[in-house]
Amino acid sequence: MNKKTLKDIQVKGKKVFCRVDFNVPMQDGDVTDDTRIRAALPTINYLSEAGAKVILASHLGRPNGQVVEELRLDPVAKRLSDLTGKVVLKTDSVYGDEVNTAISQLEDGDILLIENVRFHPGETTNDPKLVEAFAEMADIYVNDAFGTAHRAHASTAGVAEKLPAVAGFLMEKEIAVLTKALEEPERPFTAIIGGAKVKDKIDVIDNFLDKVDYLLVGGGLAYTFIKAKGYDIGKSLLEEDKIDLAKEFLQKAEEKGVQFIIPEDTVIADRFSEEADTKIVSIEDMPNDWQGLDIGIKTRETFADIIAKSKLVIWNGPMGVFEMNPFAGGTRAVAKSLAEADGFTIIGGGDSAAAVEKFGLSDQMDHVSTGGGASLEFMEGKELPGIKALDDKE
Ligand SMILES: Nc1ncnc2c1ncn2[C@@H]1O[C@H](COP(=O)(O)OP(=O)(O)OP(=O)(O)O)[C@@H](O)[C@H]1O
Ligand SMILES: O=C(O)[C@H](O)COP(=O)(O)O
Repeated sequence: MNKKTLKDIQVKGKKVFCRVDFNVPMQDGDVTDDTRIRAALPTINYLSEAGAKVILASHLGRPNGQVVEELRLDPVAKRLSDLTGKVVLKTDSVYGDEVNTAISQLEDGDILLIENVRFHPGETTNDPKLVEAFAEMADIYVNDAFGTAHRAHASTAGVAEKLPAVAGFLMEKEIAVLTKALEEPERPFTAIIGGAKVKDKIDVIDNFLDKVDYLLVGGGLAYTFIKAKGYDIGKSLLEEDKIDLAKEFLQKAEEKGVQFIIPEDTVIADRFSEEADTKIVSIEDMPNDWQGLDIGIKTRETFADIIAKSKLVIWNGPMGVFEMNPFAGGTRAVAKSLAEADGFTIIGGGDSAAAVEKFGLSDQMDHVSTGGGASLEFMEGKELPGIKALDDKE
C-alpha cells in the first residue's frame, strides 16, 4: 500500500483524532452486532498502549445534521469499554467547549469518544469550519473507518488534509486484501454477484469482467439476465431498461473468455411471502404468475463445484430473499461452499456479510469486509476519498 500507516509515525504523548466506523446495528439502545467495534480494537488498543491521547470519532445512522437521541454513541462507548477493559470517556457534543475541556484533561493512553459526528450538518458537506474544529483537536489523524471511506466527509476526508494523516490497521488490512485480490488474483478467480438490482451492480460487474475467470450471478438481478437470454421469468424482478445492458455483459464475457454463469433453476413462489406456495423449476419452465426468489438446487451445485475449484472467491450480494426462511437456502448453500473452500474467500460486506454472520460461518471466511458501500465501490475500481486523502509513503 502506498499510504502511510500507524507504523510510520510516533504517537506517544500525541493527541490522535481517530475516525472509526461504529455505524453498528442497534435495538432498544443496545448494540446488536459489535463486529465493527471489535474490528477497530487493534488500532485503538495500539494507540492507547503506545501512549497516545485517543480521540475517537464516528457516525451512527443518518441523523441529517440534527441531534437524534436514539443515535447518540453512549451504548457504543459502553461496549467499547467492555471490549477494551478500559474507561472510555464520552462527550455529548461533536466539538466546542465540552470537547476541548475533555481533551485538555486526557492523560497519555486515555480514550475519548466524541458524539455522533453526523449530528453536525457540516460533517456530510465537508464544511471547512467543522474540518478546522476537528483539526484543532489533535496533532495526528488516523483513519480506521474503511466502511465510510467512500464518503468525502469532514471527519473522513476534510480533516485528513489538515493533519499528518495515516491509515489504521483495519483500513490497512481491508485495502491490502482487496487490492491484492483485484490486482494479483490467484486463479481460477471467481466473483459471485447477487442482491436486488442490476442497476446497483453495473460497475462492479463491468470491472470484474476484466479480471475474473468465473462470474456467478444470483439474487434478484439474475432474472434480468435470464430474460436477456430469452426465457420467460413470470413475475420475477425485472429491470426492463437493463435487458440490453445484460446482453452486452454476456457478450463481453464471451469475448473476454469469462465463464458467466446464470442460474439454471430457481425457487419460485406464488407470492412475496414466507407463507407462499413454492416450487423449484428449471428457468425454462417458469409459470407466468409466479416469481423467482432464490436460486435452485442444481444452480447451488454448479456454484459449489466452481467455488471448490477456485483459488480466490469474492462474494457480494445474497442469492435470494434470505431474510425469509423459504428463500434463504441458496444464500446459505453459497455461504457453506465458501466456508468449505480451500481457496481464499472474501465477503464483500453489506448483506452478504450479514448473511454469513447469521449462518454462523464468518469465522470460516478468510476476510469479511467491514464495508458495505465502501467495499462495493472498491470492487468497482473507484478510488475512495477517505483513502485518497491519507499521506502517501515517501
Ligand atoms: N430474487 C429476488 N427477488 C427480490 N429480491 C431479492 C431477490 N434476491 C435477493 N433479493 C433481495 O436483495 C436484497 C439485497 O440486495 P442489495 O442489493 O440491497 O444488497 P447487497 O447487494 O448485499 O448490497 P450491500 O452489500 O450494499 O448491502 C435483499 O434484501 C434480498 O431480499
Ligand atoms: O454502513 C455503512 O455502509 C457505512 O457506515 C456508511 O454509512 P452511510 O451509507 O450512511 O454513509
